[in-house]
Parts: sequence; structure tokens; C-alpha cells
Amino acid sequence: MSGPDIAIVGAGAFGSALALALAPTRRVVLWGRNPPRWPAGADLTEKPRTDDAGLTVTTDLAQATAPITLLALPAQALRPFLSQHGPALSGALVSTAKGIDLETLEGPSRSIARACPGAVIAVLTGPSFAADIARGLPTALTLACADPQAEAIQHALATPTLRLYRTADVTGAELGGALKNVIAIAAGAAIGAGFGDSARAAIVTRGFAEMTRLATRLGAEAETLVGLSGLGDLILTSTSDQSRNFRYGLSLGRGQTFDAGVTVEGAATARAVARLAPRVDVEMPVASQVAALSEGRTTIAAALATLLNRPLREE
Ligand SMILES: NC(=O)C1=CN([C@@H]2O[C@H](COP(=O)(O)OP(=O)(O)OC[C@H]3O[C@@H](n4cnc5c(N)ncnc54)[C@H](OP(=O)(O)O)[C@@H]3O)[C@@H](O)[C@H]2O)C=CC1
Ligand SMILES: O=C(CO)COP(=O)(O)O
Repeated sequence: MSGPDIAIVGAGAFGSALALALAPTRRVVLWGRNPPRWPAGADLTEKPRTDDAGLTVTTDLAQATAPITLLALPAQALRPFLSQHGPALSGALVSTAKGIDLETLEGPSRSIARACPGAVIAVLTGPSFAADIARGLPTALTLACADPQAEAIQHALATPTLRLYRTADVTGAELGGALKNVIAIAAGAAIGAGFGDSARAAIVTRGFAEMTRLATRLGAEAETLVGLSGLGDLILTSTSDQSRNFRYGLSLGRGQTFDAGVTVEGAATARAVARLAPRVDVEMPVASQVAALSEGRTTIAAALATLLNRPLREE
């Protein structure tokens, strides 16, 4: 029998969910340094499968070899992981990370390109909670890839309930996914502080404007930002308390502590944006308040005052 169709590196909530979604129709190998963190509500009972499908779980990275490898690691873990293990990875490398590296101020695709020169690089992003994917609920995501293999990867990762749209704008797709987490924290903080739904709508809308400003300055197409990977994911994450970023924001707004063990990509990305945006002369008022809040440099009342006291201007 031939080897796996798809390898998944990272057995956290999202890697495990993707494994469950793909295994009924593909041969999938899921690698984690620890046992998988199956999403809440996932059905782990063995399903009847053909010889051409099924899931293998391993802690041996050498077994995670396939024509397509999904890198389902948090953004701040991806570059360190690649610098250690990049040469061992094979096939097209598809990142699911939604963040900007704090040290290099680059997105996942650049980290992969540096560590694995010559690899086919793609990004899988868009609105999708791991628990929904694991349960096979209908979802639509963006597969961003500028390589001629893009269409083949799109087909290899789509399922009857996981619909993938394709774009060649990798920069736009990965920045949309990274920046929406920052704005989702701000939305959660507004709700947590009791500022109300109108304030949340203002933050999401103005937040989307600054997401688009930064992304287009860095080479993204504005059209990508209004797609699933940008606006679509921003809507999901800013309105649902299934989102860890939104819940973290809620706790900031309420003045409560938050479990440091939970992955909150937007906190580090807000700090990365606070360093990156001035370098390219882009104003990111909401993101800079999220960075200050998450570092304890401001209070929720002072953050609100800073945003409200900005000079009045055209929309
Ligand atoms: N959860 C979701 O709903 C979605 C998540 N994403 C994105 O996918 C990415 C992963 O998120 P998610 O799975 O939820 O995160 P989790 O926190 O659930 O899991 C992270 C996984 O990464 C592993 N990991 C962390 N650091 C390393 C390392 N240095 N070497 C090896 N493994 C490591 C962890 O291993 P260990 O358990 O051993 O610590 C864990 O298995 C994030 O960028 C997220 O934004 C995208 C869409 C939806
Ligand atoms: O990216 C996600 C949904 O698309 C998951 O959001 P959180 O990381 O905020 O839980």
C-alpha cells in the first residue's frame, strides 16, 4: 500500500480537526509531539473506511511524509519549528497559522520560504472553528497559493462539507487571517467592558479599514481582504465566544485574567503590528491599543479615550 496522501504537523485543536475531516476520504498521518488535542464534541468512533482512507497518529516526524503537508502550528511556534525540522519536511507545505512572527515581522509563508527553499508554499485560512470542522459542519475556506500546483492542492484538501476557494494572493490571505485576530481581541474588549454592540460594530469596521491599509501596503490585493480570509474570518471571530481571541478580549475588557495556556494569536500579532506598521508608515490605531492593553501599558478606559480623541477625519 502506498503512503499517506496528507501529513498534518501539529496535533492541536486545528490539526486534529483537519485530520478528522480529511480521514474519511484520504490517507492522513497526524504528527504531534504529544497526543492529539481532539476538539470538544468531535466524534472519535472508528468509521468504516476503504483502503484508500484512514488516520494514523504518530509522534515520529519521519512518518509525517506525504505529497501535501499541513503545518497546523501556532504562528510564534512555526519559525522555530521550521528552523529545526524544515529539511525533514516534504511535499507542498500548507500553513494554517494566523499570525505575524514577532521576531521577523513576517507571515508564515516567508518563514517557510526561508527554511525550505524551493518548496511549494500555500496557506489555508478563513472562517472555521476547529470544533465545527471536526464535526463536519459546512465551512468555506481560502487556499492561497501562487504555484501552478494550487488547483491540485485545492482539490486534494476539499471535502463535501469543506469548500475551498483559491487565490494566488498569499500575502493578502495570510495577513487577513493574522490581523483579524487583533481586531477580534478589540471587539471582545469592547463587549467585556460593556461598551455595547454599536461600539463593537465601530471597532470591527474601523479595524477592517486598518487591516486593509496595512495589508495593501505590504502588497496584498484589497479584494482578498473582503473575502473569506479577511472579512469573513473577522465577522466570525468578532462575534462568537467560541473564538479564543474574542474571549481573551472579553477578559481584558472585564479586567480578568486569562489562561496563559490558551493559544491567542492576536496578542503577539498586535505587538508585531505595533513594530511593523510605523516602518511602512501605516496608522493602526486599534491594533496599537490592543498591543498596549495586552502588555498592560494601558487600561480599557484609556484605550477608549485614545481612540475617541483622535482627530475627526473623512471616512
Ligand atoms: N482552533 C481553531 O479553531 C483554528 C485555528 N487556526 C490556526 O491554526 C494554528 C494552530 O492553532 P490550534 O491548533 O488551534 O492551536 P492549539 O493551541 O490547539 O495547538 C497548537 C499545537 O501546536 C503544537 N506546538 C506548539 N509549539 C510547538 C513546537 N515548537 N513544536 C511542535 N509542536 C508545537 C502544540 O503541541 P503541544 O500540545 O505539545 O503543546 C499543539 O499541538 C493557529 O495559528 C490558529 O490561529 C486556524 C483556524 C481555526
Ligand atoms: O481562526 C479561527 C476561526 O477562523 C479561530 O479563532 P480563535 O483562534 O480566536 O479561536
